[in-house]
Amino acid sequence: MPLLDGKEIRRKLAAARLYLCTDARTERGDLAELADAALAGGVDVIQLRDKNLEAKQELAALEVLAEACARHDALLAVNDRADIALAAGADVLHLGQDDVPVPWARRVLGEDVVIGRSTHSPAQAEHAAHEAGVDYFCTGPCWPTPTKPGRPAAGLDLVRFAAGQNFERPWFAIGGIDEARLGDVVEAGARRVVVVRAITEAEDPRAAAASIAARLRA
Ligand SMILES: Cc1ncc(COP(=O)(O)OP(=O)(O)O)c(N)n1
Ligand SMILES: Cc1nc(C(=O)O)sc1CCOP(=O)(O)O
Ligand SMILES: [Mg+2]
Repeated sequence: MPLLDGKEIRRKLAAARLYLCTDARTERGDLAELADAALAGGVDVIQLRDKNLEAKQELAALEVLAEACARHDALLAVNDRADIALAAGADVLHLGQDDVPVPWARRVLGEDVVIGRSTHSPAQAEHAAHEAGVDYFCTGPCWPTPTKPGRPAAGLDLVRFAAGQNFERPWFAIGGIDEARLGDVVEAGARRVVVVRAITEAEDPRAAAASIAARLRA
């Protein structure tokens, strides 16, 4: 069970502007430092996205992130696996189009944990905006990205589509977004973004997060 109740998690999600996905930084051994820097800079949600971990390693990395989120009053997200989200006491589970169906994840998690969906076309975005059990969705990739090889870019047209629909559910643009491209994403209508490399590969992750967060909140 997450520490917060579902109402509070959803309130924080609605206010969120900047969402970070990071791997466990196993080789660098600096996950806690990265998380503290990113969260101090203004990241609102942090997701562990690391496809190379066994469940035990994933839970250990999530413990590190959970402590950082508690220090900074931020939301903790798990990728793909409802069982891991439950065991970690995460606030958020993120599911892609090929992951377990939302009703299955809800059976494991109950109602408090927020569930997000990836979308790559207007039809998927429209569906995720109304699908039962879904709380937010992402549109992307805005640009081709080495972080998600083989996923063709949906481009900014998908951001423009989502922005034009006035969906009630929060949604985030994702994929290839960095400080240089942020203006284009915002101009296309996004108010929330997800990034990976723009923070994880930044020389100064706190400054990178602070700059992106300030522009999204302006
Ligand atoms: C916040 C957020 N948005 C999108 C994704 C991508 O999910 P998915 O399409 O399932 O791809 P993987 O990340 O699982 O490779 C995400 N993880 N988080
Ligand atoms: C994990 C992921 N999902 C995407 C989607 O479109 O659903 S794009 C993406 C990778 C984003 O990484 P970066 O910020 O380094 O480009
Ligand atoms: Mg997935």
